[in-house]
Amino acid sequence: MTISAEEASRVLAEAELLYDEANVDRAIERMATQITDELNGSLPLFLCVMTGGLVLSGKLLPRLMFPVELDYLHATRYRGATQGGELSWLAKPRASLRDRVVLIVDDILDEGHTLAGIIQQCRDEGAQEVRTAVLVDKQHDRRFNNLQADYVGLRVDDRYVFGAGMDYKGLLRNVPGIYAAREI
Ligand SMILES: O=P(O)(O)OC[C@H]1O[C@H](OP(=O)(O)OP(=O)(O)O)[C@H](O)[C@@H]1O
Ligand code: HPA
Repeated sequence: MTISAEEASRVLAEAELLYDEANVDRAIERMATQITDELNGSLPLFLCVMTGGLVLSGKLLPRLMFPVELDYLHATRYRGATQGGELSWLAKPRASLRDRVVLIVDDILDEGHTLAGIIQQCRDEGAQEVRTAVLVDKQHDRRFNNLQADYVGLRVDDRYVFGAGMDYKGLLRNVPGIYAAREI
């Protein structure tokens, strides 16, 4: 479901700004430092989770000053809605994951079903080690298997958020800050 440009403009105008672009960038800088400390020398396979992981990936990659291989996957369970459903795979990585250190990069860890499904798939494909990085960790008690990401940029309360890669009903991924929608 994609909303109209008019509705998206209204949602943006009424939303609460949680983190501006400078805050987002500082958080990504911290993530890059941690990832560099832990993964430098392991030639990680950096897997951007489309579509939401695109902005974090684009900002994180140039901050990693060591050899990284880039690929992407697309697994989705929201499909533009604000409630998640079954995880469906639209694209799997082209690179072989066998014996690789894999870094999964996504925009948000919410209920955790998406990341859990991706981690499982990476293990099934023979990855030696699977690390996870998310820009946003949503705080609530509905997390699948208490899953946590290895690298987290920012924490948000249990509200529907958008911006910095995250969509509101298909739009607004492009706005540079992170906003909480006033209503859904
Ligand atoms: O922790 P969860 O509750 O599983 O939700 C998190 C996932 O939901 C969003 O993806 P979405 O399904 O919207 O796919 P998209 O990025 O292609 O829009 C987001 O990008 C995460 O991948
Ligand atoms: O709060 C959210 N915003 C955008 N996409 C999401 N996918 C899961 N939760 C969210």
